[in-house]
Amino acid sequence: MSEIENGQGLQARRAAITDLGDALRLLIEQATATEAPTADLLRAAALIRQAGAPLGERARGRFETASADDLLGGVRLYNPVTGGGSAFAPPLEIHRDGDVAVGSCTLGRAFEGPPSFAHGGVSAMLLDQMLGYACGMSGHPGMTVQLDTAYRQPVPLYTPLRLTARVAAVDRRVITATGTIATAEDPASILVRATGTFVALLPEQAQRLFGPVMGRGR
Ligand SMILES: CCCCCCCCCCCC(=O)SCCNC(=O)CCNC(=O)[C@H](O)C(C)(C)COP(=O)(O)OP(=O)(O)OC[C@H]1O[C@@H](n2cnc3c(N)ncnc32)[C@H](O)[C@@H]1OP(=O)(O)O
Repeated sequence: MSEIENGQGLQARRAAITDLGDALRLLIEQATATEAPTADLLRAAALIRQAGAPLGERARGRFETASADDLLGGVRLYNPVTGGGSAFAPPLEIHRDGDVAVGSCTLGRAFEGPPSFAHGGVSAMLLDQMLGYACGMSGHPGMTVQLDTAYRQPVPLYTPLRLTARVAAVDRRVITATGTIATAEDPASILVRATGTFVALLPEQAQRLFGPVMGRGR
């Protein structure tokens, strides 16, 4: 895309994508928590459809990566867990602390399962990302083949969370990683624990799964 041929254009586009993501996340929170009059809901729906229409005019296909992404460099702006451009992502922020991946996020109303607490699938999603990150960080990237989650206490909404993940074992192509979710305020009280098994892809597996994307990616 000519618009982002220079680095300045790329940075501006990434900032705009994150700005749009912020707006969408706010919209989702407002739309999920609202008790506004019914007429306001209908008015908002019409306005939102109108606002979104230009975005749909130039959309990428399934095997096309986003022009602002850098797949091999790990920039995935629309990742549904960490992506600043994803309306769906909390987003979860992850950084490295020695051998441990440490994540933080706060879940809003859209992630609700039991009233006032997070949906169990959301906790599993966050932990899958955390464990996958820990695998990549340790030099053993792989795809999840199994994820076991133990829900010890419910995960509260609107509460800063602290997540951790680390690689526990590497056996040839099979990597085992473990992770936790706690509140930032009480990190010692583990709410959810997970153990994941990841498999490093063989070249032919990578080609079969991602060949169409890598062939067209930037
Ligand atoms: C900083 C960076 C940030 C990077 C941040 C990135 C974060 C990403 C986090 C998200 C990760 C995801 O969600 S990934 C998306 C969800 N996962 C998927 O869609 C994967 C679907 N599964 C598959 O496509 C397939 O299973 C493959 C290609 C992964 C593997 O093929 P396969 O035929 O099943 O396995 P195969 O190669 O024969 O076997 C490999 C080895 O794995 C073992 N194995 C296979 N399944 C299991 C299992 N459930 N539990 C134990 N072990 C297993 C086999 O015994 C074998 O061991 P041995 O005989 O070799 O000892």
